[in-house]
Amino acid sequence: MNQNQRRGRGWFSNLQRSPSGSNSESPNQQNQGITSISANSKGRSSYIKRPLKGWSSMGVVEGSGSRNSQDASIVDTCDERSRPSPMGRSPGTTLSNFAVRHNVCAPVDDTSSMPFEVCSVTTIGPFEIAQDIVMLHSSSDSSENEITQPMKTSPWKEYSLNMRVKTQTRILHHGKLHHGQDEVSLHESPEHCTDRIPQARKASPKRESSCSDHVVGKTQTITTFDICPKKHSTVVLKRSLLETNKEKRKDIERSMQGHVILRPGMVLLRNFITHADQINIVKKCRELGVGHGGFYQPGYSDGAKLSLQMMCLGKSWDPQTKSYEESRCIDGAKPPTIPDTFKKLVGEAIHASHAIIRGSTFFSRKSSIRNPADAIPWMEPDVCIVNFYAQSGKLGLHQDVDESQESLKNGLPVVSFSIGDSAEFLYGDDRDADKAEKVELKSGDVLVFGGKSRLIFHGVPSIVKDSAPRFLADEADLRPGRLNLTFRKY
Ligand SMILES: O=C(O)CCC(=O)C(=O)O
Ligand SMILES: [Fe+2]
Repeated sequence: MNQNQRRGRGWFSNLQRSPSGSNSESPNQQNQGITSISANSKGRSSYIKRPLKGWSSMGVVEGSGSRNSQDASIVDTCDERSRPSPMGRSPGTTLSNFAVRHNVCAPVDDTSSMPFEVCSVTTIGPFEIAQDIVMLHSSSDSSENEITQPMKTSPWKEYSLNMRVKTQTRILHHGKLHHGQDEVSLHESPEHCTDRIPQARKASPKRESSCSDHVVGKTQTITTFDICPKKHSTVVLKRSLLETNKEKRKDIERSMQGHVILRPGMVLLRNFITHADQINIVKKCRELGVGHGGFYQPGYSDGAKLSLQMMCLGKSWDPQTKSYEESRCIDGAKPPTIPDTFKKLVGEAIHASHAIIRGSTFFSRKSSIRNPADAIPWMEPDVCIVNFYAQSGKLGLHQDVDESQESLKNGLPVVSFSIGDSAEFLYGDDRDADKAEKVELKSGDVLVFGGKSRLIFHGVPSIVKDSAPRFLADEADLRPGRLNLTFRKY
């Protein structure tokens, strides 16, 4: 895996939804010369074959990372934090015309001076997005591989729009669409595009290398997010004994389901965190979360936001720079330290995962693993990223690769606590939601992934609404949603 492929948790952001939910297309955007989109034999990528007549590539590459390899376009999408393009924030736009805008909407006199040789649209997973583009650009020059029908009906669509500049592929945009509900709207008319030409022709911005470059002396005032807002009503309805017992029974059943080795180096400890500890964690996160360096909605310098609230403990991780810093880029706040009680639980979880491995078939005489710590090395965290997902929150498939080379090389595990509503959790070797395994992470579960699984792709496509155990709302005021803490060693 090269350096470029190893950078950063890639996140999906919410894309703007069109108010009408329709793909509006202005007449002069139809049939403008993108002739076909085809899939390669693996069905993973599709290409826009020629630029539009009279219009040339604009090369709007804001927020994209340049790549050294032409092949990088598919694989590397994973380590770009996906973000809506600046286009995504223009009202009344459609996805299809996003492609138009990026690839073909700037008028030029001399097409031979076009800086871009090829444009591609990479779809990861289902092809509906490519089909959308085909539909909207009404292909005339169809190839046999042309995508005319959605191949899958999976609810998720992921895509990247890439532009190849000489030998480099730039990712213009990466995103994820929710089929049926979220109509993405990224259309912008060519007239608008021309306004952007001078800016678009500037050299592509370099990724900021450090927080100080990124902030350039400016700080923002951050409004912290309260994960446990006080209830409006002072009347607290007591739960019936029946309901309480039902929850306890469910809890016992769950703990009896036991712990699972999901794959070598990856252990799920079901219901590992006691109710009392869950409540303490929520309360502590709430206390830290409303203070300096507390929860905020992270994002990028272009204004795009992640679909969650985040607080860092120990060191501050920044989505824009994809690096850990001693203080937070946006406001200079020093992250709170990781409470000792949290660290103790992390240690217990790693011990428990060793016990599971020791007793498992993975750890047999035939196995090359002689010591469970070879499968999941010991780790004392100095960083914790605390995420709070509202019920609509999500996080795209990504790898956690911003920790030190030492930490990654040794496969020091990520230890992840889940509290509150359950999450659908995807994991696998590729950044491909269709190929990924799925497991539901419930309140109290701890997931440990290290060793051979340290660099798995993982993500949270959705939160299971109203699945949190009642005691969290009753006794800790946790709002609907999911609290997740991932501990790492930088
Ligand atoms: O919420 C989760 O379970 C995963 C969080 C995660 O992958 C991350 O914060 O890097
Ligand atoms: Fe992660």
